[in-house]
Amino acid sequence: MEVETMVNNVFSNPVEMKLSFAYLTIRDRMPTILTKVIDTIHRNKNTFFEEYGEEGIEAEKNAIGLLSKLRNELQTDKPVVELKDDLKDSEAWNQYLQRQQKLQGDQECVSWFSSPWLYVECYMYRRIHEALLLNPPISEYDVFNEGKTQSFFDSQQAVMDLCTYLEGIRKNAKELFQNQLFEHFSTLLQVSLWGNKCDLSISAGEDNSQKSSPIESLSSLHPFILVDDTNAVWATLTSARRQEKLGKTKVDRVDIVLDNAGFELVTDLVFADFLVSSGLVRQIHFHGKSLPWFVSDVTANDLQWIVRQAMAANHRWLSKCGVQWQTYLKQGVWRYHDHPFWTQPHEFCDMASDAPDLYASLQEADLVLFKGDLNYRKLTGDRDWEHVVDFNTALRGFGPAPLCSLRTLKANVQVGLQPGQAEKLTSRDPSWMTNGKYAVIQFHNPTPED
Ligand SMILES: O=P(O)(O)OC[C@H]1O[C@](O)(CO)[C@@H](O)[C@@H]1O
Repeated sequence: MEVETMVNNVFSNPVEMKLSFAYLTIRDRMPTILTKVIDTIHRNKNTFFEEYGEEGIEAEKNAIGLLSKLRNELQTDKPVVELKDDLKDSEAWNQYLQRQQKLQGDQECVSWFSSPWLYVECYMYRRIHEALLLNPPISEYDVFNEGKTQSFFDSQQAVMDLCTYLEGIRKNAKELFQNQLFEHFSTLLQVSLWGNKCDLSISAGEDNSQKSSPIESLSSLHPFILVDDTNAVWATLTSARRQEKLGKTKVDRVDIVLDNAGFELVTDLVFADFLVSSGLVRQIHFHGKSLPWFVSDVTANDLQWIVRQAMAANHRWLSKCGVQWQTYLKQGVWRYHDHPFWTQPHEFCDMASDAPDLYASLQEADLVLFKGDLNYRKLTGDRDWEHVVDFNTALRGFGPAPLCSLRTLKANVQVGLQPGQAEKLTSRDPSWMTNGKYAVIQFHNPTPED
């Protein structure tokens, strides 16, 4: 199947389009998210007054004005407009808009319901940020902060269970036999995978915290993993060949492209802690977002906040984990980056040309883990691929290092399935691609021929 024949996630057939998840997201969920953002800013009016006086009130009013205008543009399918703030990535965004207009031709303007869902959804979050940036002194206010912190508090029992499990491994991690190490690796990889269910974009901001035990629920969730490349990921970390060839006793660096704050971030930190404390990996590089994104995506503040919360917890093992995580960050065993590329609409096959510095950095990793659904949509270009197309084809040349997507399905794109697998899923559960119940652990090891 030619890539050119792949349409983005906006269907040419208006009837088909009106049934698509993309259409319903733009029509219903995105305006709901925008309305909640406006309510959040309005509810904090007094806080802004206390902190900034009349200037805070003026900023609150103007930001709400800009966001209400944005919501109207979205709901009435107005043309997408250029960004006006002076953030350093504005030019990249405005160039992208010009590229999209060229793609769509002069007959049709770039608008909310006529352009690719991936683009307009990312654009909405960047416009929310613009509305704050244009209104100092509330420019740095994170409109999604309340939801992200609440998600952590609402998942407390699951967080404590997980840290207790980690502490149980840590004390004799280096004495574990290879098979025991693999069992713990597989368990924590799956916990990180299912942590991705806890995303506030799919729930439009409603509570989506982890209520059940993350370890005990794994066996009941396992049948819902549609692609399971755990063994390939394990081999990348432990293959004797690579160690002999490189004369190394452990992998130097694993990069984790983060997704949601709250419980999902804890699952990622616990997994990263296991990789380092077990001696499998020397260094972890985390990649987060440089601005509030898709309601619950991780920013630097979210990472620092969770580490501080863990350190201060009155739960012995959670507090011990928090201290250990702070130490890893201070020592540089864990590093955090937030390149602007992650909060732009680009597909990842464009990274080498659009963000060569980021691509070069990922090339230094021995493995890159991509968390979540939005990253999967960018890995595959959010195209309407046949489900049996292999993952490498959908990546279209993106391959800085061996990579693995850990994703629960929340959008109608999925590749790398077996013949007949999608048809069986559709007959059993018609909304399997978008209800968040299914997941993939999907690995690709790039070769020079890719
Ligand atoms: O947090 P995740 O797993 O990237 O999911 C974000 C997802 O939210 C949605 O936008 C739903 O609105 C998905 O389509 C999108 O990919």
